[in-house]
Amino acid sequence: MASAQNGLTRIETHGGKKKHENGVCHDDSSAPVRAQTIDELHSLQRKRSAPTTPIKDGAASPFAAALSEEERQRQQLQSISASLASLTRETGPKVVRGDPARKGEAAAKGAPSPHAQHHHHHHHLVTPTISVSDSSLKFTHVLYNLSPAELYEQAIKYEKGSFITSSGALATLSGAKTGRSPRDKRVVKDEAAAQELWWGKGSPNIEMDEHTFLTNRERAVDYLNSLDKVFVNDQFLNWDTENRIKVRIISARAYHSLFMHNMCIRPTEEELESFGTPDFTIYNAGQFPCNRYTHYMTSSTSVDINLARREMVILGTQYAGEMKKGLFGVMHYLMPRRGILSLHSGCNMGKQGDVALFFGLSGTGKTTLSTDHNRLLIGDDEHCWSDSGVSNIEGGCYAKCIDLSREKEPDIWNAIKFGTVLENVVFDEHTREVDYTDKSVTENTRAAYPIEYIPNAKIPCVGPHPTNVILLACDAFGVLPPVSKLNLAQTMYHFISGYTALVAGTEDGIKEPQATFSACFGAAFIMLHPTKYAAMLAEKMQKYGATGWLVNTGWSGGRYGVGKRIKLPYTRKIIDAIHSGELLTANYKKTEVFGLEIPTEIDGVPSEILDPINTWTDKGAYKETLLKLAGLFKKNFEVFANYKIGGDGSLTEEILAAGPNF
Ligand SMILES: Nc1ncnc2c1ncn2[C@@H]1O[C@H](COP(=O)(O)OP(=O)(O)OP(=O)(O)O)[C@@H](O)[C@H]1O
Ligand SMILES: O=C([O-])CC(=O)C(=O)O
Ligand SMILES: [Ca+2]
Ligand SMILES: [Mn+2]
Repeated sequence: MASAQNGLTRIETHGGKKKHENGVCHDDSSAPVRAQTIDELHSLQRKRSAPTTPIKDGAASPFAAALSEEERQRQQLQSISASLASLTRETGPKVVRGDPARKGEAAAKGAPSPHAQHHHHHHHLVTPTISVSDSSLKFTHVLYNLSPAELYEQAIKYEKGSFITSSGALATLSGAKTGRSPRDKRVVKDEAAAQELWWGKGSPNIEMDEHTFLTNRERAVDYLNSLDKVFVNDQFLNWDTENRIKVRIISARAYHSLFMHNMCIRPTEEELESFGTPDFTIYNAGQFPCNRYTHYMTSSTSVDINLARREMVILGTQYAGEMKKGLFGVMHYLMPRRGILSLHSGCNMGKQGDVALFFGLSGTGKTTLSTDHNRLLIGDDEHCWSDSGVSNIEGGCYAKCIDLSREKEPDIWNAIKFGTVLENVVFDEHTREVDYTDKSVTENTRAAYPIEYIPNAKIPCVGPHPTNVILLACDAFGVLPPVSKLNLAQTMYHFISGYTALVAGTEDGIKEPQATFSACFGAAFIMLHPTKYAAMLAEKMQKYGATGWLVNTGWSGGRYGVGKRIKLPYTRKIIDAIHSGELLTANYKKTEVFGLEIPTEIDGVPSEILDPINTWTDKGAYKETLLKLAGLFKKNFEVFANYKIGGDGSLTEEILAAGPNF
């Protein structure tokens, strides 16, 4: 290997095969990089994206209506500029595409600069007229439908509290609010809304007038336009393509953009090409508070919906769930007008095509129980039931993460990877391993991931008419049976009641489990009177022969503090028995007070837990607690007693009689 030269030993790195000429030393044997400068090298690294609009055979048919990529981008910017326009000023805003931090970068490549357009715009700055304000001098950069990788970089560079966890998820903080703010959700009460929507006691719709909405809208728009850049997502809701809604989300944080990227349906390039004007627009200025001097504002948070304008404004909360559930509210208005029932439910399908719906309030198990390794996941939280079957409204799932374990919820665990947003979790600062038991930031820690991260997701997320309708209640009193079979009237009674013991955290300000009634298992999201949805559900269940079930995923062996939450594996066995049809043919007995039909045996579940009285050591306390809960049900239902459900007065009577009797 070494040869003697001038008496010194020379080390050769090429095994002596290659001769060095002129004594020049080469660092490497491979071909040199094809760049003269570092900038050029960097410009080589990124290939220009294929245009979002595939150029359709332009040469072959010169008269085709296909737009050039440039023209399409111009129209897109014009549409976004229209979205962001002030309602009081004639000019502005000036929007340009791209990341302000990457100005001029593309020049080295010699390719046509994607910023050419923006240099052109800046040209106007040289000759401003005296009357323009400072705000009309600036440009707002639009980061349009960025990819998860791009959004990661934006979050990590610019948003404090954003980190990559050991599994690749993006951990972030939602700020001071770690749950929704239902007391700050307002809906514009114009003439039509006054007629159509549910107002008054029990309604989630707190009124505001059009003028106040516009004041808040202007505040949000001005805030967004004052920024260097905003994120814009154009996406869809509802996998039923005939009833699909186009939504645009304008936000200030990469966190919000990635969250909605995951939660809404992601358009294909072709679909984006013909996106046009959105059906609904969200202005998320969550970092900026509302003005307490503004009429109706009772805090610095306001989430405002204007159905006529098809707009939502968010001020004073960065909790991303507001966007998800705000749009759900809009669907609860739009869909019933088309005879389609919108549902706060999870949904999955067996290999035989049997569909189950899982209703329940926050934390009762919709996501956990619809994510089932033996079944196809249609969706975890928001669905539509139309004449052609069920469809998921969303393109992603939003799982609670507190105490998440790989063993108990493997599919959710594995979905927490690159692309997933992890809200408000605590992790090791070095290893970046998440500690799912840590509640330091909040109990309502969450993961938002695209539905295809669940291996057995059913894509497209649609299915036939449901066979089983499972009502989940997390009963902190520990007196409801783990499972009961319901007749139609009972199903309606419990659907309208919407009982659970709210699990801490999802709604801002609630710290401990407490009994809650929320009509249709989602009173916070419905827009019409609960009986409207109930009538539709009764009609559909009857028409398609679905069976109702009440499943208690809450306490057994005593109330909260004494007993324990029913073990998840037992609940899964119960759900399996519903899916398989085993429970349809089981032996039943009827409980006192609630009059519920409970099975005496289920494969894999200890029989003694099926009747809760067996699990309580203090039988007197059981009876007392049972009557207490029954009393709460009765009192809650009083407000519904005067309403007729559907066209049939007899169903109303039956439903009233289907409640507790004591
Ligand atoms: N027996 C049980 N059945 C179902 N879930 C259980 C049970 N025991 C504990 N849990 C836990 O309860 C939580 C249920 O939360 P899940 O995310 O499914 O709520 P959700 O109904 O989807 O609510 P949201 O509408 O807020 O998303 C999970 O953290 C799950 O691990
Ligand atoms: O909306 C949220 O924040 C979480 C959720 O799914 C619910 O509360 O039903
Ligand atoms: Ca959920
Ligand atoms: Mn939900």
